[in-house]
Parts: sequence; structure tokens; C-alpha cells
Amino acid sequence: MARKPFIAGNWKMNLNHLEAIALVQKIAFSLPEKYYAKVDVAVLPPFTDIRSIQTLVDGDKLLLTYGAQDLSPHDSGAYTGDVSGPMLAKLGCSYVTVGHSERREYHGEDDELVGKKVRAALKHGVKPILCVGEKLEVREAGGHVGHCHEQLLAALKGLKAEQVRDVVVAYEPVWAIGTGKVATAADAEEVCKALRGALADKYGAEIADEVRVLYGGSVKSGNIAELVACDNIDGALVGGASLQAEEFTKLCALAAGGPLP
Ligand SMILES: O=C(CO)COP(=O)(O)O
Repeated sequence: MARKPFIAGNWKMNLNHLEAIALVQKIAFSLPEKYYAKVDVAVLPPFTDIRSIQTLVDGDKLLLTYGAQDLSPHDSGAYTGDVSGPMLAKLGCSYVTVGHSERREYHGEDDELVGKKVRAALKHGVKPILCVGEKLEVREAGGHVGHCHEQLLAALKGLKAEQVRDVVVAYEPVWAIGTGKVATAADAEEVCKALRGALADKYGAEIADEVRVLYGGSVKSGNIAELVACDNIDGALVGGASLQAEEFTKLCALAAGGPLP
């Protein structure tokens, strides 16, 4: 089946709500509506920006969607500093990243917690973008496919096949994030193909065929075309390049198959 490419901009801890409005306005202005027939585009800003973006997207009826970068596994309660799935749903979030390597590294998130967050997102109709990826030493030892496979299945544990349809998987090799070292298209395809294969074995070919598998790690307008040309790479989770309107627009247009606007 032909999966529609998907480009998600993970802003990480960048841009206040005023800067967020300016960036989304620029993207909306420079990427004409016709491109959205061929590519889905989302931005994933910090929590403090989401309400402003919701107002802008709703007010101007933009085709771009948005989401968050994390959520609590709980729906409400005494969890100081956390933000819940129902809160994100109320803000119109379509997506939430879960299991990003920066959360695994700086907040000690393990596969069990990541799995709880995946379930919390699905419960409230927010699609989780489940990130998996190996560190450099794992790749050098040749363990990358096995490592990502394990992270994927551990986070999806307990889900019904029907629920897995709504999960987006993102393969983000840790050594390629923010380093300018992009995995070659062949390296990325090897893992994305294996992840889709694991989904097919566990949940059936039909579901595996539908799930979008993204690549992330130093994606730019200069390398997006060869990545999305791979059979099993359905788009990208973009960090640094998603903070520049012109570069991000170019990248989205190329993922749509061009031409540049
Ligand atoms: O972590 C990433 C997206 O989630 C990738 O970040 P960069 O595109 O800045 O390498």
C-alpha cells in the first residue's frame, strides 16, 4: 500500500509561544495547500506553545497539525510538572513523541514507562510517535537491528493489533541526532524494514503495511529525498531543520515529491 509521507518537526526545548506563532505562520505561508495532498506535516512544540498554535491553526484553518513532545502515563493527580493525555487531547494535539532518546537519557525513561505512555496517548486519541534507536557502541557491535526491535516490541506490549495502526514509529539512531552525521539511506532502510517486519510478525501484514515508520537524525532538505525514496521510510522526525521556516518548507515539499514552492 502507498503510505502518505509524514514530516514531523520536533522543536525540542526551543521557541517561546510568540516565536512559535511566527514560525507556524511562515510555514503556512510558504507551503501552499496543494502540497498537503501528498505529505502530512506536523509540528511538535514545547507545551507552553501549544495553546497559541491551536488558536492559530483553528482560526486560519491550517492543514498543518501539531502535537506535544511528552505526556504523563497518568490521566490526572499529584504528579507535579507533568502534563496528561486528556490535556493534550483538549488542545487538539494529533501526536505526541514517546521514548525519544533525550527522554530516555536525561529522564531515565525505560521501555516499561515508554509503553505506559504509548497506551496513555492511544487512550485519549493522540497518536504516539514511538522513538527507538541505538547508541553508537551498539551499532559498532552490529546490534542495532536487534536493539531497535526489542525497544519496539517492549513499548507495544499489551496492545491489540487494532491499536497498533495508530502508532507512528520513528527510528532515530542516537549517534545521528544533532550531530550532522546522518545515517545513510541504506542504513536507515535496513532498520526501518526490520521494524516493519517485526510488526508484520506480531500484528499481521495488513497492520504492518499501514503503520508509518519515520527516520530521524540530522534530516535536512539535502537528504530527505533519498530517505523517503526507500520502501520502508515514510517520512522524517526532524529536529534542528524544523526550526527554520525556509528549510523546513523545502524539506516538506521534497517529501511530497516536489517541486519546490
Ligand atoms: O532528535 C531528532 C528528532 O526527534 C533529530 O534531531 P536533529 O534533526 O536535530 O538531528
